[in-house]
Amino acid sequence: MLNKSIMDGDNPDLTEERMKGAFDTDKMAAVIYGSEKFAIRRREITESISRIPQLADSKPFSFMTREEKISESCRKLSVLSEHWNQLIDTNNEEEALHLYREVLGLEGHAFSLHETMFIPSLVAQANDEQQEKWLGRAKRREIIGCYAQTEMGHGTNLRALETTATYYPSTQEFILHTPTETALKWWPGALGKSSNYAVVVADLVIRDTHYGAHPFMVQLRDEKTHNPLPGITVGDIGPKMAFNGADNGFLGFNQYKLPRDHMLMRHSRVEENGTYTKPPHAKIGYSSMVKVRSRMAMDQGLFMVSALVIAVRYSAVRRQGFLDDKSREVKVLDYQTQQHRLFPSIARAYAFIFCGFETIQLYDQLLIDVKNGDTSGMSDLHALTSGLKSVVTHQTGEGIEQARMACGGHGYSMASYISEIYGVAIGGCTYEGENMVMLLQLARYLVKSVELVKTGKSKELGPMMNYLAEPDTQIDLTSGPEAYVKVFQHAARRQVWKATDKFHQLMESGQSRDIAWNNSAVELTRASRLHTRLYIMETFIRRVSSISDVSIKKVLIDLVNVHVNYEVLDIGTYALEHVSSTQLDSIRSQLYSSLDTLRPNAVSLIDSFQISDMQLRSVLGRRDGHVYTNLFEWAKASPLNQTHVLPSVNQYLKPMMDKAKL
Ligand SMILES: CCCCC/C=C\C/C=C\C/C=C\C/C=C\CCCC(=O)SCCNC(=O)CCNC(=O)[C@H](O)C(C)(C)COP(=O)(O)OP(=O)(O)OC[C@H]1O[C@@H](n2cnc3c(N)ncnc32)[C@H](O)[C@@H]1OP(=O)(O)O
Ligand SMILES: Cc1cc2nc3c(=O)[nH]c(=O)nc-3n(C[C@H](O)[C@H](O)[C@H](O)COP(=O)(O)OP(=O)(O)OC[C@H]3O[C@@H](n4cnc5c(N)ncnc54)[C@H](O)[C@@H]3O)c2cc1C
Repeated sequence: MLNKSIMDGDNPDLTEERMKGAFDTDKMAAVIYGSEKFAIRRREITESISRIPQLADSKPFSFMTREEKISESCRKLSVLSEHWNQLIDTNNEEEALHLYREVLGLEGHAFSLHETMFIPSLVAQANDEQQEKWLGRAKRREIIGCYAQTEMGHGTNLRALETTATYYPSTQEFILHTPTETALKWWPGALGKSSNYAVVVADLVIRDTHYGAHPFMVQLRDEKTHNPLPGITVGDIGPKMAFNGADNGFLGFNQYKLPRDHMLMRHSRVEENGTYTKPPHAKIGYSSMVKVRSRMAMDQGLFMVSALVIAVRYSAVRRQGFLDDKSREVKVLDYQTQQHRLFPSIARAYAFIFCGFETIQLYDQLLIDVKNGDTSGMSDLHALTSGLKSVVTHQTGEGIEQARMACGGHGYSMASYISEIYGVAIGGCTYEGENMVMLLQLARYLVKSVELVKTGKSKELGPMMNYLAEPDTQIDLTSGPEAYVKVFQHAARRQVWKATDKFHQLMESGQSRDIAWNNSAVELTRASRLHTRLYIMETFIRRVSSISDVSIKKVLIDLVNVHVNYEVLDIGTYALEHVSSTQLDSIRSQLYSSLDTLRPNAVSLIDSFQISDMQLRSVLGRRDGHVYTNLFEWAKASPLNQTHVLPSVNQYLKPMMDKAKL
């Protein structure tokens, strides 16, 4: 069987789609997840979880209050703790994240930041002695940690953080203090109620000199009672747009004493006498952010996939209207508009995940290099991940919203669960660096690159930047996807140079650097987006070219064709400088025919992600495709339907109607 999701008793419309798939979904899963070994491990973990009934949701998540969600995820975490070692290799981060996604979903939980930022901060920032002391405890989950950096008044501008950590050589202690209301830590995930420790980022002060943001390991709560320690004010910041299973929190310090060895000292040090040693690279303390940003293409790709699994499956069973055959309504997936709405997002999701694997590996390599004293790769990865997190989160938001609309009315119901996926995913436009701000970080790097070219130093260009020095050439669009890469290179190069020239001209006209930068900022962010989209396209094509399995490669080339045609049309206004409007018309025709070519494989392409029903939490997107029965069952389970007459009817509506009758 090529599509491994086929099961007896499934909706025949979905089974028909799965029979049509021209490739083996297990083999595709191995490509998606980087190796056959990990794809198999994912399935094994999912299977083992399904054999532990206590790990199932005790009732549909959408009917739970916030308090119930938090309690439910804690209950499951305690069950998990009994099974951890038999379910996963605890040293394997990808296995751990898969387990979390399966059992706890995406609404957040007590360990949301423990694995993703707290432990990585200790790994990257704590010295060997400190790791000896805390890392084992954190990994064994004896303690729960989070990453407390953002303050009520400042998130983006880290240099303006107000929380101070002042060192006193006389006592060999730091005093952590929150001088104002705006200095309260605000937003850190799992801080409010769950964590008893935090990596706190504070402005290091020694003898009135401010050394800027540094990480500190801080105990927040008593390990026996879980009560906040004296000098600590901590709590939950309240409900959010989504992600409400997590207790994002606030935190204040009132002259809180911290021993000297609680500053994380792998890179910068404070000696007993107060002598400060600066780190080998000024931004090395930002590594936990780079770590998360390097994961975001993968994680956002998976958010988008979840919405697409729901929308594509639903579109294959939803019948509405007629095409040629007037005796039976068609699957809405047969409409060109529906395909145009969904298939380019499928292509992007594959592309994001392939990029994600690349950036995760780059971060792991950087960690090794930095440990060996080589910080030279930091700027490159910072620039790359800054652009990538911005483009990917924005396009994921767009893709999920299209998936919702593609499900018509039922997409708007929590039964689809798409609104929750959307709400969680778009948090990524803000967290780990607001998107515009991060695009401007990449722009700094692009401007510097142009300056290198202008001054004859092209040899010093970083990876991916050589195209900035190349001349425009004639583009032959019939030469395959590489030609589309050329279109993107031309468009990105032109925009990067244009924005840089504007910036330089404004400075030459007398504007200060900062004002000139601000007056060029929109053009600069456009340059960053084009550059990043070029990287995504190149990575996608490179990955697909490296595949040897013929049937897998064939369908992925179809997907690449959807991608390159769609992307070039999407940047039409920039491409027009290099491609004629007649050529754009022919790209349009190619896009429509590539949608048609992809159509028979659409369901298999999204099934290949092997996202379980448990993880998906969508009534509309379940593997069995029995949408209408499942929907009715779900609605009947609504708490409002547990009684025929609600108390509010007896209390208000009935007396009102009775009164009107008199
Ligand atoms: C991760 C999820 C995995 C789990 C998946 C499963 C399910 C997912 C479900 C839900 C998700 C669950 C959990 C995760 C949820 C949320 C986590 C969110 C956590 C946070 O949300 S946590 C706070 C993040 N908060 C920020 O993100 C603040 C942004 N703000 C900054 O980041 C800085 O403020 C900046 C950079 C804007 C300015 O900083 P600054 O003022 O100090 O910089 P400055 O202007 O002085 O210098 C500039 C020179 O530094 C270089 N430079 C800068 N940064 C560098 C770096 N990192 N490496 C190398 N070079 C760097 C530049 O390239 C330039 O270089 P040059 O000068 O050469 O151009
Ligand atoms: C779901 C979620 C989880 C989070 N988890 C954590 C966590 O675990 N730990 C933690 O420490 N923090 C966390 N945060 C906080 C998050 O990192 C910050 O909110 C984020 O970095 C953005 O900063 P800000 O809120 O200060 O936005 P602001 O910087 O105030 O952004 C407001 C507007 O100002 C613009 N702007 C700001 N500066 C510039 C500039 N220099 N140039 C141009 N425009 C600019 C932005 O583009 C934006 O349009 C979380 C946030 C969310 C939403």
